[in-house]
Amino acid sequence: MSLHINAKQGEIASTVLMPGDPLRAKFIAENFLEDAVCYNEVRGMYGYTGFYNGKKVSVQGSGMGIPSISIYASELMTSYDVKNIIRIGTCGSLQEHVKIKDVVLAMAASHDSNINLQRFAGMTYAPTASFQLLKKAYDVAASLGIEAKVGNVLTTDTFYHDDPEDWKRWMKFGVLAVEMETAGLYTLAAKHGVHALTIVTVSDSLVTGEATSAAERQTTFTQMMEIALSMAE
Ligand SMILES: O=P(O)(O)O[C@H]1O[C@H](CO)[C@@H](O)[C@H]1O
Ligand SMILES: O=c1cc[nH]c(=O)[nH]1
Repeated sequence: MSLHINAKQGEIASTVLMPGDPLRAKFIAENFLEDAVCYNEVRGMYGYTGFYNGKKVSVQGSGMGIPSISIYASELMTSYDVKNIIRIGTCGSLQEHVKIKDVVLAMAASHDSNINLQRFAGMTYAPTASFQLLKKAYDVAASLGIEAKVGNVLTTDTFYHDDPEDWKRWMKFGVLAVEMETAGLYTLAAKHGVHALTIVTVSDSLVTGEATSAAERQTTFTQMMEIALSMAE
C-alpha cells in the first residue's frame, strides 16, 4: 500500500497502462479486461487489474501533468513490483502529416518543465523511451495494421498558453505532438530502472484546429489501448 494507491502487494501487475483520465482506466477495465478488480479509488484515481489474452495487466489513472503522473508512477515503481509502464494518452498534433486519431509512439520527450531543470541543476536531460517497449509497440501496431508515427513529443506544463503560437517553435524542429506527462514518466523510469513508453492518440490538431469531443477521447481511442494491452507479459 502506498500513500495514493490503495493496493496490497501482488494486486498490481508487472505491466501497468497509465491513461491520464481515470475514467479511461475504468473504460478499459470494463471493455477489455477479464476478471477485472478495482484496487484503487483513492482520490477517484481508479486502478484495475485483470487479464488480457490470459496475461495479467493493470490500468492506473495518472491525472494530468508531470506532478500528478510523478506521484502515481513513483509509487508504482517503488512500492510495487512494476517493470513496465505504458502511458496511453491523448495529444495535440504539431505536424500536418500527423492526423486526428493517428497513433504516436514517443521516442523522446522535449519539455518546458522546471522539474527537470531543478533536478539537473539547470542542465538539460533527454527523457527517452525504453527501446525494448518502443520496438515492441511498433511491431504490435504493425501486426494490427496500424502505422504508428514515431518521434519526439513535447511535454508541456501549460495547456492554455499565453501565446497561442508558442507551439510553432517545436513544430519547426519536427516535434510530432504535444501532451503533458511523458518527460516526467521517462525521467522517473530511468531513475528507478523501469521500462516506460508513451503511446498517444491525436485528439486535436494545432495545425488545422480540428478537435474531438471529451466523450470520444474517453472511449473511442481504442487502437492505442489494444497495442498497449497486447504488450502485457
Ligand atoms: O488524455 P491524457 O492522457 O490525459 O493526456 C492529455 O490530455 C490532458 C489534457 O487534456 C493531459 O493530461 C494531456 O497529456
Ligand atoms: O496536452 C494536450 C493534449 C491534447 N491536446 C493538446 O493540445 N494538448
